[in-house]
Order: sequence, then C-alpha cells, then structure tokens
Amino acid sequence: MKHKVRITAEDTPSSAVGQDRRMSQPLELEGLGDALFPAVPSSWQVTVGLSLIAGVVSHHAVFRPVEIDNHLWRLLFVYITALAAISGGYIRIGGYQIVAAVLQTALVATTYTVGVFASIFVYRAFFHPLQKFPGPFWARVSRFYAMGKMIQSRKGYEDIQKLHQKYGDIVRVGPRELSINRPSAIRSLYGAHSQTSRPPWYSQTSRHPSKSSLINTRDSAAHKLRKKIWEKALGSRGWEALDVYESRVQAKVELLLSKIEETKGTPVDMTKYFMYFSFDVMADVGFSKNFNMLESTSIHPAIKGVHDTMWFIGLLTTIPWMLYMVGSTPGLNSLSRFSIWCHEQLNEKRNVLASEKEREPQDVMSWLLKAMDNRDPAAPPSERAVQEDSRLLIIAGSDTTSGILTSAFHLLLTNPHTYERLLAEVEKQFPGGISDWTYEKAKAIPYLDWIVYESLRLRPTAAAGMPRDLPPQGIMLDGEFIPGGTIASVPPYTIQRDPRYWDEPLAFRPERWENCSTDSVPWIAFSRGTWSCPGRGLAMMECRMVLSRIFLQYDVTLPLGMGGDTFEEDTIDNVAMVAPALYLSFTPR
Ligand code: HEM
Repeated sequence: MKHKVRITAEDTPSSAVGQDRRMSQPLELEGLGDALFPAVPSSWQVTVGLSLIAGVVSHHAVFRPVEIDNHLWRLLFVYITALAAISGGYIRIGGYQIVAAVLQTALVATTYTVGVFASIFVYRAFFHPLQKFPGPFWARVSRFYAMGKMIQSRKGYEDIQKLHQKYGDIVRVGPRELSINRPSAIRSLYGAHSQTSRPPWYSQTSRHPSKSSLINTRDSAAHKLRKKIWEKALGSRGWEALDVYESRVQAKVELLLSKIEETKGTPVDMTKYFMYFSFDVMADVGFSKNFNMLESTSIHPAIKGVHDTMWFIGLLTTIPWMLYMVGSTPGLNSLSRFSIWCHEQLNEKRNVLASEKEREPQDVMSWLLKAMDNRDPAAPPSERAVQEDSRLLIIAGSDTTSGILTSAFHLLLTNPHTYERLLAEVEKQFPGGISDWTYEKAKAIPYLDWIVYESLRLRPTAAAGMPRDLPPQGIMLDGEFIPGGTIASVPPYTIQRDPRYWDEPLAFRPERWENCSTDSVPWIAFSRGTWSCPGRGLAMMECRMVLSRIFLQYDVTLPLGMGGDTFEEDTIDNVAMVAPALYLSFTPR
C-alpha cells in the first residue's frame, strides 16, 4: 500500500494562531510515510519484526563494541527522545490519533527492548569468546547473578572461593569477567610490566582522568604520573614523609591507650575504637585536622553517613554501570556530607598554604596542593580531581587499617601461642617496659610485621579481587589464551588460603613469614606494581605502634559469649571486609 502523508494547516500548531500563510497549503510528503513507517498501518508484524532487528543490530553495533557503562544516563535520554520522536512521527507523518500513536510506540519500544536483551542473552550464553571457561550459567548472562549472590551471602569473597572450588582455577564469574586463582595471573594482571588497565568499575564518579581521584584514574599513563606525588606524600618508595607523621601517629596511639585505660577492664568494642583511631590518624596525616572521634569516643557525622550506606555501595559494586548511575546522580550520592567536610578542609588548607605558615608539607593534602601550585605534572590535574583525591585519602586509609587491626587482635586472641610469642618479643625488645618504647625499636621486631602479613593473608581487605581490563590483543596465561576485553581479577581471599601455596592454609601462623617475603608468595593484600597501595608504609607504622604498645601495657582477653566465636562468620563484604563488633577486656600488666 502507498502512503501519501498529508499535513494540513489544521494539524500544525502555527495554524492555531493563523499566522503562517504558507502552512495553510497542504504539505504533501509523498513517499516519506513509506520510508519511515512502512508498517503503518498495514501490519503490526512488520513493526515488531523491524523493531526486533533494530534491537539486535544495536546490541552488536553499539552496546557490544562501545563501553557504555558510563553513558547510561545519556543512552536513556536518547532512548526516551527517540520514542518521543517515533510517537511524533506516527502522529505527524503517519496520521495516527494520539492514543494509537502511543500504543504503536509502546509496541516498538517493547519489541526493540526484547530484541536487545534477547540478543545479549544469546550472545553471552552461547557465542561469547569466554564461552570455553566454566562458571554458573546465569553468571555468564548477567552481573545480576553476582548481585543476587551478594544479597544472599553478604560475602562476595566466599562466593568466589566456592566457585573456584567447584569450577577450577579460571572461572567465568560474569559475562565478560574471569576470576583467576593462579599465582601466574598476579604478575600478568597487576605486575609492574602488566599491560592491563582499570575497567569501568573504577569510573564510579567520572570517566575523565581530569575529574577523577588517583584510584579512579583508568588511563595508565595519567595514573602513573599522578601516583608519584602520592608516593612522596605517603612516604613510600623511600620518601621521607613518614618521619613527619611518626610523632602524630604516636600521639593518636597514646590517646587510644588513654581511652582503653578509661574502660578499667570493662569489655569494649575495639572494632569501633580502632575505627576512631584510624580516621583520626587520616584526618591528621591527610589535612592536619581532627575528627575528634577518639576524644569523643563517637563517630563523626560525616563518616557515619559514609558507613550507613556502605552496604548499598558494596552491593552496587557488583554491577558497575549501576554504581556509576547512582554515583553521578546529584542527591543520591551518600558521600555528600563527607564531601562537604573534605571540601572545607581543603579550602582551609589552601589558606594555610597561602599564608606561608607551612614551609615543608606537613600532610598529604599539602603535598598535593603544593604540587598544583608548582605546576608539577604529577599534581592532581584539576580542582575536581584534588577534591576527589581528598575523599580517597580518608576512605582508603581508614577502614582498611582499622579492619586489619581488628582482625589481628581477634586472631592473636584466638591463637594463644601467637599471643605468647608476641608478648615474649615485646618484653625482649623493651625490657624496661613502656619507658623503653620507641618506634625505632618496635620497627625492628619482625614478628609484628609477620602478624600483620598473616592477618592480611587470612582476612585481606579487598578480598574478592581488584578487576583489571585485559589489553585488546589478550594475554597468554600458562599456555592458555584469554581474549582481549576480558575483565579479570585474582581473588586474594581464595589464593591466600589455597592449600597448594600455603601449609595449613587456615592456621594463623605468623612465623611462616620468617623465610619468605610478601613478593615471593601469592599474597596481594596491598596489590602489586603500578597499582599497589601507596599507604602500605603508613598502615604498617600504625599497626606496629598499636600492637606493640597495647600488648606491652595490657593483658588482653576476649570475653566469652560476646561474639568472639562468631567473628569470622559475622564479617561481611562491602568492597572491603567489614568486621563485626570485637569486645576485648584490658587489664594493666
Ligand atoms: C592495611 C591497610 C591497607 C590495605 C590492606 C590497603 C590495600 C590497598 C589495595 C589492595 C589497593 C589497590 C586497590 C586497587 O587495585 O584498586 C590500595 C590502593 C590504595 N591505597 Fe591502600 N590499603 C591500606 C591502607 C592505606 C592507607 C593507610 C592509605 C593512606 C592514604 C592508603 C591509600 C591508598 C591509595 C591512595 C590507593 C590507590 C592507589 C592507586 O590508585 O594507585 N591505603 N590499597
């Protein structure tokens, strides 16, 4: 059937005011109706068929080859606009009544969407290049599988471990995601010469390097450059900043001890106290400021906001595009109160620097801001970037350190021989007790470091694994080809408990570290290479100080019936492992 589309002046808005004389002539668009709406009104089957084909084509031509994770708001806008245009087309060109046009558009939208999702399903389930790798069927099809598991277990790291126990070393844990439980993958994915990059998971707030924090910078060259200033600021790779922070961390340890003293042997939740401690340290080392959490033994409102929504963020990390959509929605970003706090501290820091009261950088933000002033290429590239960095600083350095302190105390108290050995070590190093204590001497007790390494082995912070994007040409791993575009990770919790690499893997045995370094075994608690944690030195300093001081000064006990026996069971996964309450009693020695 031939359609001749007639648009008359009565149909046009301008005719309503009767102003445009030319529009009062019928406008004949012969053939246009045929071209645009061949199915109208002859056959709904053709409309359905064409929409389905359009869905399949857009999956293969757009959604598959293009990284759309960070464009979903835009795509949604385009989709809605396209539907509005189609409706308009039905009315203006097809001559439809409004209701009929809306119904017809709904048919197009539904069948198009079915086409997209059917195509995604068939491709991922049966034709994907990762087809040869085993894994649960629904994990192949959608990341919602991981989200569902996470809702049930709240322990993503255990879900991954179970998958490895069932399917082997290389498991397809998502449509384009592999979890690889092999030491060789550590070098390939995270090593200094690895060709991997950071996947969309990392662009949670923005995909532009100039608007991202260090950890969200996905461009390898930009990241490498920016990392330099962080290494200086946090005293890694031999830089001396840690000497500046030492006395301030020690002051926080003293405050922690004074708060413990106030408990007078009554059991106290050390998960909270270590959290107060680590956030206060980061406010000081980061901005020369104070959250006053230890002093007030209560959580700062800005941090409470972050903690209250952590479970939700943890859940969203299973589906990166959702995380981005929520993260980039004004008002939905739960970090706003915290962001305001960081922003204020940043401005105050600027004023201090402008008044030239601080000659040498006294904290991490000073390093970053001074680098910006000096136009150092390693400086944060924009105001937005330095603001993101200020948030990263607090988040990356606090719950991580407090989590490992809590775990270390729990492990020491549930493994009496390690507690005894620690006591013997500190008594030997400080025969005169507390008056003998210096950090220099504490640093020289290897057993303290082994306790931290062993605690991080059994309870790594980022336990499920940090994802990496493989280069387009793919990689060879132990003779097996893994195609480009795959997102792969090594799961620390699984590999660090694997009996093939560790004797008595579930036993807490700090002494196993006596003859090995953290680089010579499959241990990736601070990651490796270019992407590794620049705060490792600071975290180790905090742990050495807290462990040596507390055990030198107090007999510590784990009261019965207060949750110590279900500690591991009650630990959950919110991107980082989150420890439950740990009640401990302290009696002066
Ligand atoms: C025991 C405590 C800590 C653990 C287990 C830990 C672990 C990690 C891990 C595994 C990464 C790599 C994340 C990734 O690959 O995406 C990382 C990155 C990072 N950590 Fe830590 N961390 C700890 C303490 C700290 C501290 C005290 C700071 C100080 C601010 C800090 C600052 C950072 C930063 C800035 C990054 C991003 C590095 C980059 O993008 O290259 N961390 N950390």
